[in-house]
Amino acid sequence: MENKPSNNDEEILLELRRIECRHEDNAVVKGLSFRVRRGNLVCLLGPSGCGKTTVLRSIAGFQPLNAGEIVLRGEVVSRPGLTVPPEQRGLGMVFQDYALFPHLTVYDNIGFGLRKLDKAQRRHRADELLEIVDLAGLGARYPHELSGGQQQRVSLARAMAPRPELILLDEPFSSLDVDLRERLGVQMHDILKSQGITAVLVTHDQREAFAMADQIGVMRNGRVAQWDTPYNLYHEPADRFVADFIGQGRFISATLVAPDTLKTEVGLIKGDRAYGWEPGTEVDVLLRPDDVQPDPESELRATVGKKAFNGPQILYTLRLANGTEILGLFPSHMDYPPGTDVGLFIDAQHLIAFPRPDGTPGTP
Ligand SMILES: Nc1ncnc2c1ncn2[C@@H]1O[C@H](COP(=O)(O)OP(=O)(O)OP(=O)(O)O)[C@@H](O)[C@H]1O
Repeated sequence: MENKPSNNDEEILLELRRIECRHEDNAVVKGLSFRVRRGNLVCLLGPSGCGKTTVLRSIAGFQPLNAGEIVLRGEVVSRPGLTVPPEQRGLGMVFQDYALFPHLTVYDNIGFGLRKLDKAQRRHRADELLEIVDLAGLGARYPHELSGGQQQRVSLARAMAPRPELILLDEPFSSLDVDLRERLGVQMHDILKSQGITAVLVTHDQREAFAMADQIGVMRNGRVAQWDTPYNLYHEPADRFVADFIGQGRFISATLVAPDTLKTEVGLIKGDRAYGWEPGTEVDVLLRPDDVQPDPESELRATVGKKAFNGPQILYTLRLANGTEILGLFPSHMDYPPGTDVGLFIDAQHLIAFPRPDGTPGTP
């Protein structure tokens, strides 16, 4: 039967098959598909309004489908005309605003979904979870007596309490400051992995996504633009949108002079792969900040524009002689004021290039 998993698919816990969601007449999720293996942490990442939350709500059972289906543990839980209610899906959820009950202690917040257990069992499970999320001893506190990061770990403990196989996280760290976000992302990743829990995370923050996810679906306008590992999204973006959205960098113009060599505004660059375009094809090449290294002796010169200090490194905006701006990541002892003339060495092997829309047409 179509909806039953084949033997090969037993590892698939969740599958979205060409789902479509509308808000009034507006299709905000359009033919979106992906599969999540048991134990994997996946993330939907994309700019505000691209439909991430709508997808998560459809998995949770809060958002009906206009087309397609959602299969959970081999059973169809959503299709047009059928939406199995959230409480029957056996999922845990963690939201952006913690959503802890302010008038309940940490113990009672965690125990909230464990009403089938008696008081002693609830306390035992809550202690176990507080240990896992590294908050042992704080069970008697109220949410306002905890930091934001601690509250979010209580939310995770509460979501994990009934032992769900799948946890959904909606922008779980967005109200925390940037450093804490990344740290908590790594902690949550480790906790979920150690417990063998599968999770779907939604965020617009790529650092959060990179810290937590095994696979990331980059969303644009209700569709997945690329579904891949964080490494591949960064190094092998499928299109210009993904290349722009993931990581930092600037496009510079270039001409393909050999299958693996580009003549660029910063000299000849030889990459580690061959392109299938015709020689002479005009392309745009993405230069990441770590491709641009300082070299005082170099003939390639630039003028320091803006700078952003981030501890061990400084991110410089560098203006080339022809006015093109690129980014360079220098060790932080190379501290130059704006206006300084610096020499550059381009150390790029992974060349990400896209034919220029108005350039010679080519087939990648
Ligand atoms: N209840 C609703 N009624 C009408 N339109 C809605 C509703 N909820 C969301 N939308 C619209 O659907 C689109 C997708 O919204 P969604 O919340 O899924 O995006 P998102 O990617 O999660 O954005 P954000 O990162 O800002 O939360 C947006 O254009 C939004 O305005």
